[in-house]
Amino acid sequence: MRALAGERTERPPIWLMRQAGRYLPEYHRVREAAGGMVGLCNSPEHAVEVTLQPIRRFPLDAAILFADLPQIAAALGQSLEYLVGDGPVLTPPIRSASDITEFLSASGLHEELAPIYETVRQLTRALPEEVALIGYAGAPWTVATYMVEGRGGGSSEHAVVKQWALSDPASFQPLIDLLTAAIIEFLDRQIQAGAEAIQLFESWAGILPDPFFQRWCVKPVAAIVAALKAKHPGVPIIAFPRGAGLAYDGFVQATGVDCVGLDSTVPLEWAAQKVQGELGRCVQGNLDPQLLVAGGPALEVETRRILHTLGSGPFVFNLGHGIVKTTPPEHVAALAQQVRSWAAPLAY
Ligand SMILES: Cc1c2[nH]c(c1CCC(=O)O)Cc1[nH]c(c(CCC(=O)O)c1C)Cc1[nH]c(c(CCC(=O)O)c1C)Cc1[nH]c(c(C)c1CCC(=O)O)C2
Repeated sequence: MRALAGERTERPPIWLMRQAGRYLPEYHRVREAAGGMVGLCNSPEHAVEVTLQPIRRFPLDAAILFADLPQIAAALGQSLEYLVGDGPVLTPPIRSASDITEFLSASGLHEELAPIYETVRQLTRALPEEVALIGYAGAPWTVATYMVEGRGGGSSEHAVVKQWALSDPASFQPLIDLLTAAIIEFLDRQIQAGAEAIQLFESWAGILPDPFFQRWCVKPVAAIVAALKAKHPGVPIIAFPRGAGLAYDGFVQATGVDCVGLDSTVPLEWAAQKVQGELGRCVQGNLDPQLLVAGGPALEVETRRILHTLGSGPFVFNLGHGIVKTTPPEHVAALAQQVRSWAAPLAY
């Protein structure tokens, strides 16, 4: 929490995107008991349990609410299921202005999302005091990609959503507006339930031409940040515009986020000089998840480079994208240990 507030901490805190999940054998057991992914996300008792699993195993400084990004689309009216090897599938896909009015409505939003708020409430009681609780949502553009394509896990080029968003922006705008309003309410409720910090996942930031990146990513995220800051000025917001490349710079400045998540391709020197130095803001990232699979010297050397460049802060150690399911848990333990035992040089 101090790092997110812009403080340089004696060592950087660490958590990992997708730290709960399939690389842990105990996760599979709970998912089965819950009757699959949808059941798991909608059962506070089971969702709390899998949120806590990585906290029990590793010395991590934060827990992230266990829920899934497309749940808000289900709460707006689509039906959500998970196909083996294909990730979340949303039906019917939203493909036109009339689909928006016919199939989507925010009237039952909070009723549908109530299990998630309950999970947050239970987590505030279950987590050790020194572990921060991060609530989250997908950013509007990223959620929209799943809603329009219908299926997200496959090797989509996002042709359908891009055709709509790029060639007929006027009819696409209401979908982004609906999502922006719903996400503000969703996150407001998570904060009321006890989330101490928020992360916005803009996982598909990297597929839009710049003017459309400004319109579909920067503007809605800025609106969400402004609305949440007006209500909860003390709750820090992290945003993760994966793949934004050179547009990272403008994104950080225009959205007013407290902390920016770096994907693994972002040069650390830029983050140190510009974001930590000039803007005095926190950065989070950006170890490549495949190095966590590799382990050994490759993992250790790259972790040291990240700590050396960003570790004086304000900094939160994380991956450049989510943990992959082939990750050996003992590599996560080694990483957490290395970050924990690192001490920032006294020179600053
Ligand atoms: C795009 C996105 C999704 N979900 C999420 C994102 C944003 C981050 C990113 O870009 O990876 C975010 C997410 N998904 C999940 C969490 C839980 C908390 C945590 O990080 O530990 C979080 C924060 C659980 C999950 N979400 C999903 C699983 C696997 C479900 C299973 O057990 O089969 C988990 C644990 C499924 C999911 N959910 C999603 C996809 C594309 C998939 C399929 C791909 C995959 O399986 O990794 C949508």
